[in-house]
Amino acid sequence: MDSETTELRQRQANFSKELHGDHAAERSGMSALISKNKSAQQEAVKKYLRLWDGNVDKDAEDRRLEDYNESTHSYYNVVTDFYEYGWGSSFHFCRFYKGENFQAAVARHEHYLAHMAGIQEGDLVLDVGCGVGGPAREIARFTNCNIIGLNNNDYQIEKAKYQAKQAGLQDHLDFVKGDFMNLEFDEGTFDKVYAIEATCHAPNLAKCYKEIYKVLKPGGVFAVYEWVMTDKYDETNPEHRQICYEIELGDGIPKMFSVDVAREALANCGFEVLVDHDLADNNDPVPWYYPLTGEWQYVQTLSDIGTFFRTSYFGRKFTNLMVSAMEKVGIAPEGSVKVTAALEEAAVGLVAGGRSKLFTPMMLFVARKPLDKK
Ligand SMILES: CC(C)=CCC[C@@H](C)[C@H]1CC[C@H]2C3=C(CC[C@]12C)[C@@]1(C)CC[C@H](O)C[C@@H]1CC3
Ligand SMILES: C[S@@+](CC[C@H](N)C(=O)[O-])C[C@H]1O[C@@H](n2cnc3c(N)ncnc32)[C@H](O)[C@@H]1O
Repeated sequence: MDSETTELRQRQANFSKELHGDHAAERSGMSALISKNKSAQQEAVKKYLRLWDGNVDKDAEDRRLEDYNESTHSYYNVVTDFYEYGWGSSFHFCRFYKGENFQAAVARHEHYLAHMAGIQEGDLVLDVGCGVGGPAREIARFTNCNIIGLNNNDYQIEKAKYQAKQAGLQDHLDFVKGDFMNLEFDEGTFDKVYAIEATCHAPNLAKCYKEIYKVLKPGGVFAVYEWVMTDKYDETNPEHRQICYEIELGDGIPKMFSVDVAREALANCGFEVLVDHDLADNNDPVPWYYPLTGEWQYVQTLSDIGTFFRTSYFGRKFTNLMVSAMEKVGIAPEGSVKVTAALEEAAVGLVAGGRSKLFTPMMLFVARKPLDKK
C-alpha cells in the first residue's frame, strides 16, 4: 500500500471514530443518529455534498469522479443510519412476487445471485461493497460458503463484524477495509466474486471489473447486480439528465454509466459473459421501486406496513419533519436535514427512473474468467 493510501485510511478511520463514537456498531437508526458527534457530522455532510452544486458539465463530473473515494465514504457515513431505519440491513432493491413479504423478497434476490454465481459450500467468495453485511450473512447461511466483505466505509465494517458475531457467523465471514478500484488480495484468490448495487460508485467500471478479474481464480465467476442507465436513456434530453442527476446526487454516485459501458467493460477485461439480463425489464405486477412510491395497493403482507410507511412519500415527510425538529432543538446533529433532503431526491429520481425504465438497479451480469487465463 502506498503512503498516500495509508494516510487516507488512517484519516478515515480516525474520523469515523470521532463521528460515530465507541460502540457505534451496537446502535442503529435514529438512536445512532442522535449519538453522533455534532461537529463531525457537519463536516461529513459537507464532504459528501460539496461537489453537488447542480452542475452536470464535464468539469463538474470530473471533479466528482476524482473525489469518488472521499465523497462515497462521507455519503455512507451520513446515510447508513437512515438506510437501516427505513430499509433494513441489505442495502439493495429486489423484485417482488405477489403475496411475498419485503424481507423474503430481499433474501430471494440475494439467493438468486448466489445461485447464478454457482456459489458452493466451502467456496471462498468476495462481496464487493458489502454494506453492513446483510447479503453476506444471508448468502453464507444459504450456501455454507466463506465470504470476505470488502468495504470502503469504516462504520459499516464495524457494524458488519458486530452483526456477523451476533448471528454466530463469525467463522464464515470477515469484513475488511479496501477500495474496489485497487484490490489488495493476491491474484487468483477467490472462487466467486459478487457485487450488489455497489460498483456503480466506481469512477471507472472497466478498472473496477479488471481488479475483480485479477483476484478471481481461473474459471471463477463474477455475478453483479449493476446500477445502469438503460438503452432508453438519452443524455442530451434535459428531463432524462435531471432524473439521472437526482439518482447521482441522492445516492452518492459520481457518474451513472450506461448499460453499454458496463457490457464493454466486462468484455474488455477478458471475461466470458454468461448472463446479460435486466431483471427490471418485465411486467412484474409489483414494481421493484414500489416502496418509494407510497402506493398502498402494492403492499403484500401486514408485516410490511412499517417498512412501507417509512419508505413511502408520507412516511418520508414524517421522518423529515421529525429530524428537522430534532435538529432544531439540538438532539440530532446539524446537517441531518440536508441528508434527508438528498435522500428525498434519491427517492424521486429512482421512482421516475424506474417508471420510465430509463434506469435499472438490477442489471444482472454473470461472467467467467476463462480457465486458461492467469
Ligand atoms: C445507493 C445504492 C447504490 C443503493 C441503495 C439502494 C437502496 C437501498 C436505497 C436507495 C435510496 C434509499 C432511501 C431510503 C432507504 C434506502 C434506499 C431505498 C430511505 C427510504 C430511508 C429512510 C429515509 O427517511 C428516506 C430514504 C429515501 C431513500
Ligand atoms: C448501496 S451499498 C450496497 C451494500 C451491499 N452490497 C448490500 O446490498 O447491502 C454500496 C456499498 O458499496 C460500498 N463502496 C462504495 N464505494 C466503494 C469502494 N470504492 N470500495 C469499496 N466499497 C465501496 C459502500 O461503502 C457500500 O457499502
